[in-house]
Amino acid sequence: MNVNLSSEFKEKYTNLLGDRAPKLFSAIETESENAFRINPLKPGYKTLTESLERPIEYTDIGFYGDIDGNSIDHLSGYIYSQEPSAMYVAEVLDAKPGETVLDLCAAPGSKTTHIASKMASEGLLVGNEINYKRAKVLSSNVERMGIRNTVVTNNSPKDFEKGFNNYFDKILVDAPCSGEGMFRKDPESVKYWSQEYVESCANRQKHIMDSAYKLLNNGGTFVYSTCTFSPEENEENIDYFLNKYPDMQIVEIKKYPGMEDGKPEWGNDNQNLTKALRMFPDQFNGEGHFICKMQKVGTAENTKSRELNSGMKKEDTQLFDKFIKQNLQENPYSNYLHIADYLYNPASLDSRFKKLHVLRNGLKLGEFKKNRFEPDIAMILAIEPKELKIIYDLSDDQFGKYLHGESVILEKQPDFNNKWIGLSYQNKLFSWGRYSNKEIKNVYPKGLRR
Ligand SMILES: C[S@@+](CC[C@H](N)C(=O)[O-])C[C@H]1O[C@@H](n2cnc3c(N)ncnc32)[C@H](O)[C@@H]1O
Repeated sequence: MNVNLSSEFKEKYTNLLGDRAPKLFSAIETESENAFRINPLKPGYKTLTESLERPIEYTDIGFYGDIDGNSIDHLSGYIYSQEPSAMYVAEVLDAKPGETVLDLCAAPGSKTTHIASKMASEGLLVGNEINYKRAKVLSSNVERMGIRNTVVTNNSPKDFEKGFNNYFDKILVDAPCSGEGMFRKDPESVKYWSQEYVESCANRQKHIMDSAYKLLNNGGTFVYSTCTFSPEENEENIDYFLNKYPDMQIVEIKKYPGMEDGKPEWGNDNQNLTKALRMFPDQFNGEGHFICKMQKVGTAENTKSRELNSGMKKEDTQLFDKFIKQNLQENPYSNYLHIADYLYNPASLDSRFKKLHVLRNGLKLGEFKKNRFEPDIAMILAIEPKELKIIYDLSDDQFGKYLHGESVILEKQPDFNNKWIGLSYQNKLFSWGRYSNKEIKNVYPKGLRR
């Protein structure tokens, strides 16, 4: 592999690492190892085509190996591609079912989807991304993985300060950074590197951390991570933060073989930094990462409130009830949120979200059209097969054609009274199909077709 590290970069890390620096530079030149996570939110989640023979030691749901982005396992949200080091971040945050969690810099959603799989659809997870295009990718990954308890927002961290102070039990800031730890995965990014860029990233990170501090409840946990080596964006920033907020304390992170302590000598000699964690690719089978876990002292304040007005009109309730009666065994949803023509099973009914730019609040159930309700793909990706009245499992040929956008012609007239049927391939639900007159009409979203 050819990663053109600049002489300025090499000089900086030779000064910082001494004899070790050449080992780091040659590790950056080697191929990185791919990995993926499996998704416990899906039924039968370990029944996969991918081999689970090489588990990653520090997570129950991570495995080394390659995946195919066009496979049913990927399209139906059973797997998520993620490099191994990054998988430790959500494990360190350790979100639990029922907690209120914020992932402040969340796109494309590797950590959000990992956190959600630890919360088992209970509690509230807010995945926020400042960049609109990236927030849409985050939202589609949340959808693909069948996550129900997540609000996806597209805001700056500061926007949350108008209403969400002391709101969250756990916050992750997986900060925008100079990306030095990803050079071998993305050799193009080397071109943007300069010491000025590192310093501008460090400055931006301080602002994001200031917001995170305000949003964190007393007693809450804050995890800060980057995929860069630079002291400025890691130990120095943590030292700055701990000095500014004396009620924040570093918590020791368990280290597995190849993981190293944070470096006090890179952070104004603050000895607590040994409790933080570093992963360097010359020692660890993954990309370069830094993780620090902190806790705010004090007793949690109750800052939650609810507004239970779903906004559903009587006619729409009737249309939705009709859809449920025809197509589902029973109604699994108890809360609703009606926005424009769309119906959601919301992750939160807290009115404070009205002040934010919300892309998705919980599970998008579908859309009201003239005299009918049309279910959304998000609903099928989050449903259990036993909840549906009819499922049709496609053959290899039918699956290929359906992904292309073609309808499925059935040989015999099946006994389907239902218009909407769950479509699966290899027994994994991945889309709705609309049945009419011996044909399953293609309703696979255009943006997902291949
Ligand atoms: C390292 S990436 C996050 C990766 C993500 N956590 C994941 O695991 O998929 C950092 C994100 O921060 C966003 N970002 C950039 N500037 C920001 C700012 N000023 N405040 C908050 N987020 C910002 C970037 O758009 C980017 O998506």
